[in-house]
Amino acid sequence: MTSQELTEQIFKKKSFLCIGLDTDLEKIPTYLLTEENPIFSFNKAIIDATHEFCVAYKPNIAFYEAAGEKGWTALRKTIQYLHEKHPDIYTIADAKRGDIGNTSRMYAKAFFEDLGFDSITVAPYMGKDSVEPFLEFENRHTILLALTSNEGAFDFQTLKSNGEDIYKKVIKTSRKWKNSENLMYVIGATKAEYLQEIRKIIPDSFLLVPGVGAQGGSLEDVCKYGMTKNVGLLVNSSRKIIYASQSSNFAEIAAAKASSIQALMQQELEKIQ
Ligand SMILES: O=C(O)c1cc(=O)[nH]c(=O)n1[C@@H]1O[C@H](COP(=O)(O)O)[C@@H](O)[C@H]1O
Repeated sequence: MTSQELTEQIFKKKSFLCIGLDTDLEKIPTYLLTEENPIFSFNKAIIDATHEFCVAYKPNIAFYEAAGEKGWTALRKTIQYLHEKHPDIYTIADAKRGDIGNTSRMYAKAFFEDLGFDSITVAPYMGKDSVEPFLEFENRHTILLALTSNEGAFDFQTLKSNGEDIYKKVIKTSRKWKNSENLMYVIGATKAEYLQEIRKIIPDSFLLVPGVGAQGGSLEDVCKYGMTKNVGLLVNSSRKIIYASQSSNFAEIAAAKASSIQALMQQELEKIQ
């Protein structure tokens, strides 16, 4: 999916919500554990109930890898289900990869070609040749970690290098890489006030903004400082939506939670139209 198609979906559905499928066998309703593939059964129920309120799903790959072979099968079944039932929904493999070029090429093939995700999160630490293999794929996005939502973001990302914050250097330098038009950036919702400065460097780029909900980031502040006339935001929430309830009507409750976030997003979108 292109950025323009994603923007069209956002205006059509009046939502820039990304639902994080951080599916943890210890947190899903216990009655699902008797299913052949509990992780997929949970995801399918969540997708069926919430798809009208969001424009993207983001499975975090760690949760699937931790469940071994069944986890990887669940990931494949989930992405296939999305492709078949909801081809207009944008998909993000939250894998946070990045290695020497020869290895990054294989990560890119795994997530873009084999699994068919629209995008993948990538760490910038190893630099240009570790990211460019992902950027080669047409109509696929590489979502580079810039300023993350966690406390540890202050360990390195906000340190100065020649007077400039390292996360800003990451953004500026990455813009010079080949096929940089395929880049998006991760900015944590817990750091919303930084978005004003960030928008001066990348006024038009799409940003993946995780950290509302369980991590306490404010949707209102993210929109205030980060929204562009084309929106330019995908705001992710995982646990607050998918684990809103542990009961047999968990999917319904998740849908109610997603719907309430979508309603707030609709209000924000009305401000720019
Ligand atoms: O790349 C990410 O998605 C990400 C970056 C970041 O800075 N912070 C962050 O929380 N995430 C991911 O976003 C999701 C947030 O989950 P909740 O806190 O449950 O909404 C998790 O899958 C995190 O791994």
